[in-house]
Amino acid sequence: MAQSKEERILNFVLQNAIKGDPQSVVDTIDKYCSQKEWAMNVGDEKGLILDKILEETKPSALLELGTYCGYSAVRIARLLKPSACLLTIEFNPDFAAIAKQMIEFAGVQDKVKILEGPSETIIPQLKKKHEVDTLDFVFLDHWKDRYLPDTILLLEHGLLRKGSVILADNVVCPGAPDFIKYIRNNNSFECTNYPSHVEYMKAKDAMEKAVFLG
Ligand SMILES: O=C(NC/C=C/[C@H]1OC[C@H](O)[C@@H]1O)c1cc([N+](=O)[O-])cc(O)c1O
Ligand SMILES: [Mg+2]
Repeated sequence: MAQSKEERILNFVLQNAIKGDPQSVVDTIDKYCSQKEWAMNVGDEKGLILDKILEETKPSALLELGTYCGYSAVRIARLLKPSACLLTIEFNPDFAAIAKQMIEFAGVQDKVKILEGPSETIIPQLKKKHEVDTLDFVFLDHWKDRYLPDTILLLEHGLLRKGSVILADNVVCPGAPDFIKYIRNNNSFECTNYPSHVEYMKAKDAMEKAVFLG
């Protein structure tokens, strides 16, 4: 069977990055995807915005929607305190298998748990099945038409508390217009836009931070 692009990315990391060094895994994926094959990782430019917001928020309970190859899971986990935990939801079993190996190679498996399946099924199970109380930080990077329905699910299931931070990738390209319209017009959220570029490209993109006010 021919290798998938995601398998090629993982193999490049296994052969070129330093095992147990999450920064080298992040840098190696960025190198491959900027020089060899584009892939939809949040990337180095938007990654620095993600890093800064994480360092300001210092979250303990985190949720990521859209694991893909595990780039942002490794990037996030490398900054977390030992007791912190990132739950990351991935719908595609092939991507989840790649991400699991990526996370283990980086040595951050003790801080990251991959939940395989559709976000609309898993989010309602987070409290009872995955021992979540409320989430300090949510990173939205999955299908763009799921940002709004999944944000509403998080609210409906009492998973956000005063001060919870939602950070959404790609609010310009590919865009998530219904999510942006909703969140910017909802007085329970304080929104900030972070202009940037599509990963590894010159095209414009942005991230949106929405702090829940309770
Ligand atoms: O569609 C995008 N993301 C969809 C992600 C989907 C992931 O979540 C579920 C699916 O199995 C995949 O792992 C996307 C697209 C571009 N793009 O420039 O086209 C740039 C990005 O950063 C993106 O996240
Ligand atoms: Mg993205």
